[in-house]
Amino acid sequence: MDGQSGKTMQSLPDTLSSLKGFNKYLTPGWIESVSHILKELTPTKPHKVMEEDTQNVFECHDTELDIKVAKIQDEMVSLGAQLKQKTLQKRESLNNYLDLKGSIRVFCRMRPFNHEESYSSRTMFTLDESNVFLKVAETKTKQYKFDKVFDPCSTQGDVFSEVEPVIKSAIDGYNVCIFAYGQTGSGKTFTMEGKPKDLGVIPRGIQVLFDRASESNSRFQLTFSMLEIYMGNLRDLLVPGSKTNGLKNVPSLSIKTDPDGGIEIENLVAVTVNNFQEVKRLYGLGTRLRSTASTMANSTSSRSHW
Ligand SMILES: Nc1ncnc2c1ncn2[C@@H]1O[C@H](COP(=O)(O)OP(=O)(O)OP(=O)(O)O)[C@@H](O)[C@H]1O
Repeated sequence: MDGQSGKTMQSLPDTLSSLKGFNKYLTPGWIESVSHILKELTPTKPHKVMEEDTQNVFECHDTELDIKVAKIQDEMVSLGAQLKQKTLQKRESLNNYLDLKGSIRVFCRMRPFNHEESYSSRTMFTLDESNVFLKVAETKTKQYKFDKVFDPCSTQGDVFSEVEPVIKSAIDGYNVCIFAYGQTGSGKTFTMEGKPKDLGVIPRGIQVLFDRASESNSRFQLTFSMLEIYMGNLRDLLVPGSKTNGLKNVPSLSIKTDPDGGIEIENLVAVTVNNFQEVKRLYGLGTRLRSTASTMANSTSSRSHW
């Protein structure tokens, strides 16, 4: 062991104590790495003198070092147990929260009027966070109730904060489906994809999944698939070579139900992804193959991607 490692070992307890203040370092991966380093550093052969440089020479006796290492190892075990406990508590409260909110929720987001629409009279308005009124005639309005209504001033962050717990629960083993529904130009792409500087549900959700997976005590393998349902057919948007072969040559997929009631899409490509950038690249690839990518049915549709 050289002088530098000797110094590192001596300052390790202080370094670890100061790191405890930064919660983000206390991930299972971090604890595992430090435990591994400690194991490596635990002296198996006696070593007597460690010197940093000619000016600063200090000794570190084996027993002293052993005690320090053992103390840190104990601390790591205790931190690991604390982290496990905290993760379980977090998971439990998230699931209770979702149970209270209900397993199927419908939100309504009203987008701001565009230039043409702003000249027409106001036909739709919100009363509170759950009700939308639609003016169907001069003296008649209809009321629609939702789990949550986002008015035209709502931000991408407002929308995501309602969806985020559901996305997080996927990491706890729940099946989650989030979809946007509405006529052309109503704001589905804006809400789901957003703009590069104003990200929507999909990019924010992907980031949260990776963050949550890295904080978890379990190991995860995340895969990415992308398909479209168009004219009654299911088409894989990640089939290699489908761009050069042309869309017509991409075979239609079939849905199978397994004996447990699970749904499986036969031969759907699933690519293992390790970070946000990898998903972004695949998403861009798949988006270019969407049938709707080439039909600009509505001139106000954004079709832009994060
Ligand atoms: N909440 C919002 N705030 C500001 N602009 C919005 C909002 N929602 C939608 N828009 C704008 O309205 C236009 C139409 O939205 P968008 O393209 O998302 O509709 P869409 O439902 O995805 O349409 P299509 O089904 O044709 O793809 C876009 O220019 C988009 O930027």
